[in-house]
Amino acid sequence: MPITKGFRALVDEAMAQIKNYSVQEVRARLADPRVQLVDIRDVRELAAGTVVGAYHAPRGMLEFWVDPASPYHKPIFADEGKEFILFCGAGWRSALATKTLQDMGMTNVAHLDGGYAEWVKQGGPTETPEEREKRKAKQA
Ligand SMILES: O=S(=O)([O-])[S-]
Repeated sequence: MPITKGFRALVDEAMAQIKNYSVQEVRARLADPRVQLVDIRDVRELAAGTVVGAYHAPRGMLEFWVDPASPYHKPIFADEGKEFILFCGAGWRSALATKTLQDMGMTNVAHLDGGYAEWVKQGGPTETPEEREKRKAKQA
């Protein structure tokens, strides 16, 4: 059975309908408490690091964590005062995920163009899971 609409078309369509931020734009707002970076990659992809302060919400659970009607709802997503900026490895999954959350009614959601790869390439601050634990322990 041929694929009649490929991933590239899906990603391009999503990108045309969502808010896309460059690494530079996100870095400029990283310390803003109204901004929440959301890493939607699989847990095994986090071992090499993530954006400092990012919340991990695997793409497979995203719709269920966002919807207050879901038994898996995570209250962090109910904060309408925050803008949630999703990212993945290179920006494809997060484009699709951002479009899905937008379709669910979220207006405070956007995506990081180029994903974690572009973030690292441009020298954005990162932390490993171990560094994250140490940082959180210091803050507690
Ligand atoms: O979805 S991806 O851009 O990380 S390959």
